[in-house]
Amino acid sequence: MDRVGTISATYRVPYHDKPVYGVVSVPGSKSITNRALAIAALAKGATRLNNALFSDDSRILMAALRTVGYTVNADEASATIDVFGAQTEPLQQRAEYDLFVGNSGTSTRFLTALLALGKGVYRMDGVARMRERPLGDLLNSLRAMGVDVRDLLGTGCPPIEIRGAGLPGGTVSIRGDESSQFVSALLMAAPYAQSPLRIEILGELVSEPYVEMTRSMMAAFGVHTVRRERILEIPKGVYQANTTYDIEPDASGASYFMAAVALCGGEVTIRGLTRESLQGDVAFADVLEQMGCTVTFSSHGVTIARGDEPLRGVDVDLFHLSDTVPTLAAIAPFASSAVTIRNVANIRVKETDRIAACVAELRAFGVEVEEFADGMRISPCRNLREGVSVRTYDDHRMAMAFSLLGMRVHDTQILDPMCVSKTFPTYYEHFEKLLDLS
Ligand SMILES: O=C(O)C1=C[C@@H](OP(=O)(O)O)[C@@H](O)[C@H](O)C1
Ligand SMILES: C=C(OP(=O)(O)O)C(=O)O
Repeated sequence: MDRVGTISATYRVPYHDKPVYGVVSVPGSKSITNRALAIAALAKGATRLNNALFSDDSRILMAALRTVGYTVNADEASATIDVFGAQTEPLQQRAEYDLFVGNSGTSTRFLTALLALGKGVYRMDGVARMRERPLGDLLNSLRAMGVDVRDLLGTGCPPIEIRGAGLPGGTVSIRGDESSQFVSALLMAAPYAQSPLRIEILGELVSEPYVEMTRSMMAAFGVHTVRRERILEIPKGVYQANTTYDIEPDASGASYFMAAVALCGGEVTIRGLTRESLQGDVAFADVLEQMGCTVTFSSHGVTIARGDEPLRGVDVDLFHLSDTVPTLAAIAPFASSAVTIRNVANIRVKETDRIAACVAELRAFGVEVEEFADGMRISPCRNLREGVSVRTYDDHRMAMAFSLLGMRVHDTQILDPMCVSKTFPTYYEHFEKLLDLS
């Protein structure tokens, strides 16, 4: 078996048909770490982030904040980051900056609004896939306010250039169905606008719990927003730095270990992930409960268990927790009836087209899958093809999700396995530790 550290081109998934048992501590949430970095930089005073995530996505945001003049000291060994909040002061430099955002949606969207607060010229570009991921609605809202921001290829995607002159504020409208990150980005920058900002969300708001996460975190730093359905009002204000801010374990990362129990049986506790979590993806536990698992939340974490009872199929709308789609898709063939995943059209513009990718890789195992514009229906399959090399499309969630399926199908290999470094560089260590303990 290829071990972590030696894996490069492929990862041979250990075959495992016994129940899994253990307590898993997953790293800090990507979404909370990146919000905390942005808000703490704009705050007055220093903040220590505890249990911060160290991965490509958080490193990209840290590097960008440093480039524009913020002091961010990170210590990976203790999972802490010290952010010296300087409000918008570093952004008042009239210099030019080139920023690289990789394929980090949160970094790209959050920085776009944050840098509009400055006085510099900021150019931002990412990898080829980031040049296909939408940003146009956010750019349009900023332009409507009077911000000089250009999509340099005219595609509504990076690369972009912001000629900063401050954020005017006022009323803006923005589509809610493409990415909630646009709304979160405007929210976090808004207290420093010249006039109070009022955001009107047009259409349905996808991934809504992430917007509530943003509002809760802003409130933790002293800025209280008002929401009336589709209207958000943000007063002018200054974030007050906390001395420390504790980051929750990553619920999307935890979904793989929860799903391992659904697949194999056994009992696994995810330490520190409670019902009160800021992360909507904690509701993935409820999906597994519908499929026949037992779910118990306590103040210590969430425990997922499954005994002899069969894993049932399910018909679910994952509009608000769509990062868990690959996780569910990968265990779906083992359910006793079909699994239908609905209302997730926006996952076609994530790290890859996740609907097409899940459908293609499940079919490579011989699974019958019906593809919809906004989801898929996966039939049970008792004879999955062995020896499959799973393509991961430079998408961390494809690699992590299909490692689950590989536990139950001999000789499964994951191609380009280290794409997990986007959000979970130590994934295979955690995965193998769970299997070793079981
Ligand atoms: O705000 C956030 O932290 C996120 C919002 C979601 O994106 P969309 O709002 O684009 O669905 C999610 O998929 C992403 O991983 C993180
Ligand atoms: C979609 C994701 O990330 P982002 O949009 O932040 O790149 C993800 O982590 O699954």
